[in-house]
Parts: sequence; structure tokens; C-alpha cells
Amino acid sequence: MTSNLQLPIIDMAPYLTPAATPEQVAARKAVSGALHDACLRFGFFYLDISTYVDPLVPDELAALARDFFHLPQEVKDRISLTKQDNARGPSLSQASLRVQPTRFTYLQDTSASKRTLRTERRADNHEGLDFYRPVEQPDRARPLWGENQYPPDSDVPGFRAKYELWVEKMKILGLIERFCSSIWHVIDALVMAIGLGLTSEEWQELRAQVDDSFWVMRAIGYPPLPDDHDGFSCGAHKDYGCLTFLYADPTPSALQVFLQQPGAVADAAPLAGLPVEQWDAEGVWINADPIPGCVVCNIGEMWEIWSAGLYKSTLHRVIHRSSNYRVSIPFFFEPNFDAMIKPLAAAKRIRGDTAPEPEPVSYGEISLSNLICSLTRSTGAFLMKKVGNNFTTGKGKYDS
Ligand SMILES: O=C(O)CCC(=O)C(=O)O
Ligand SMILES: [Fe+2]
Repeated sequence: MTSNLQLPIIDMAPYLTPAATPEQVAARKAVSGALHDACLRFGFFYLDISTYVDPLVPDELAALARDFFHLPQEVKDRISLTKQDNARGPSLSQASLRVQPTRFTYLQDTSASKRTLRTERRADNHEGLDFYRPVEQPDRARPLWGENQYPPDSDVPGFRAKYELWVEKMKILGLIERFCSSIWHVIDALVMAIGLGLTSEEWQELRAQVDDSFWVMRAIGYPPLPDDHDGFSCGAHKDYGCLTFLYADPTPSALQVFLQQPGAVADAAPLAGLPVEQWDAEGVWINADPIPGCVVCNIGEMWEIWSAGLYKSTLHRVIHRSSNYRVSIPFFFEPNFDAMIKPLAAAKRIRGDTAPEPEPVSYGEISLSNLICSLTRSTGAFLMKKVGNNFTTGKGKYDS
């Protein structure tokens, strides 16, 4: 890791306080510009939200997660995700198979050989605890449609109440026009002619796709990665959704982000956790160490589609070799379950190309496919092939 590249830090304060004066409006414009630039160049950045979040709160959440992960396995198993919808609850990923579908790579070089499902057969070394947006009429027989299972107060006092508050806070950060519009440069219902430059109708259309986010709150526990472990704490991947707000405990040199850089050779790429189709990518892995008062934010593959490939969803991975037990608590601000995702007219205006437009794809279908991918990591090739076929039935949809 020799690069001196540094991810941008964007102070969100102007969006988290009222903007009444021309100076305050100008400050918001500057934030909008910085976000747009960061999405174009990195897809990964820090958001300084210290005016919005008491720094003790995320520390407390990480401590609660650590308490849960340190419970005896049989206690954790009482809320096993198999008791619900196979998604909500704790999971042990010490032998997971990370799946790298190519479905969402929009407007990239897609030779026929790249349309097949790619997998990277390396084990991850972490455990997780997942909560999703609650649904009306839960049905545990339906994937993703069960009920959240919080550790009871008798096992980890205060867990549920504190996590639920954090979810509310992150939902506001994700959706409310103060933030989302800043990416889209809409300020107080006025459309700014910078960035992607949505018209107000287009902004309303986009807003209707994210105003009931099918969010995911995850706590992740990372034991130290053994020296002889043939894998990663969390293998290289792109987040598939909309926006990830990641808080992690202060452990340094764990989360790494792959920045493309012509001429730079990533450390022995196949061994370094890149998916097969990226083995020839030129770039560097840089550390994204926690910065006090900030969350690390990255954009998921839905933005890549909305922005017609202008915004980059960036590969990242975790290699945790220090001796402590690392905890991170990503919040995934996702589109609505029934949102139909397709490139936005504003993005197409900027690109100005005539590439065939992909068919809209339902976000719920994408999350289900993703869930099935993770469930099949231990059940072999058949289901995965089925998912692979699902991915490739869309041939032409995401190919230029
Ligand atoms: O734990 C981290 O730092 C990153 C986790 C992550 O990338 C994910 O859950 O998608
Ligand atoms: Fe991620």
C-alpha cells in the first residue's frame, strides 16, 4: 500500500442546518459540487456528520455489537436467521463464498465471456447481524419478508432501542432532501443546474424510488484474520444498493478501497481479492481508516445504473490482521423494494450517447438475487447457476 491518494472529506454541516442566508445557500452548493465530484472520481468518500451525531453513539453501538458477538454461539443461535426468513438475524461467514455477479456493470466492456457469473472462491472471516426495514404482514417463508430479531435485553441490554434510533438517524441522512438532493443538486425545491442537473419532475420521480427505503442495518464482527487463512476478512466487492454509511471502530488498516489508476499494478491482483473480471484492472488499494466525526460513504451499483455509469461503485475489501476484534456497523440506505431502477434522463443527457437503454429492473428482484447468492455459498453450484441464468437472462439490458 504505497499510494498517497486520500479519499475526500465532505463536511455535511451546511445540509444539516437551515440555509437562510446567501452564504449558507452558497455553502450548500459547494457541498453539492464536492459530492458530485467525489461520486464521479471515487464513489467513496467521508461525510463529516459531527454536527448531526453525538460521537459517543456509534461507539456505543459498536460496543453493543461486540457484546452480542462475544455471546456463546448457542445464545446467538436463539435468533438465528434460519428461524426467520434466512436474512434477518446473525450469520457466521467464516466459510462464505463471495459471489460477484456481473449484472450491474453498466456500460462497461462486456465481451461475451464476461457475461457469465463470476465467483471468487475465497473464504470470508467475519460474522454479521442483519436487520431490514420491517414489512407489513411478515411471512418467514418468504425470503427477506420475516421479522427482525434483535438480541433481547436480557442478553445485550439496550441493543434494540439504540439500534432503532440509529436507523432513524441514518434514514434521515440518506433520504431527506437535505442529503439526497445534495447529490442531485436540488436545494429547497429549486433545481440547480450543476451536477447531474435533474429537473424538478425528474427529482420527484427519483425521490419516489427512495422515499420508503428498503434499508439494511448490519453489525459485523471481525476476529483477527489468521496468517494462514486463505481469504479475507471480507472479500473485494461492490455494494449493490444505493448509499452505504459505514461507521467502524478505530482499528486502522482494515477497510481498503480499490482506486483505478492507469499504470498502477495492484498487489498480485488474483491474490489480492479482486473478482476475476477485474484481474487486469490497474489501480491501488488504499486504506479508508475511520476519521472521528465521519462516516465512510460509498455509492452502490444502483447509482451506477441511475447515473448511466457516470458515478462509480467502487470495489472494497477488509483485511483485519490486528489482534483485536474489529466491529463495523454499516447502514445501507437502499431504494424502495418495488423501485424500478433505470438510467435517469438527466444522466443520459450528460452522456449524450445513443447506447440502447436497459429495461428497468426491480430493486426487490435485485436484493432477492443477492440474498440467494449469499445463501448458495455453501449449497453448491446448482442454485448459483440458476441465479447466474437469472443474471444473464437480462443479456442486453446492461450491456452496451
Ligand atoms: O466492515 C467494513 O469496513 C466494510 C463492510 C462492507 O463493505 C460491507 O458490509 O459491505
Ligand atoms: Fe461493502
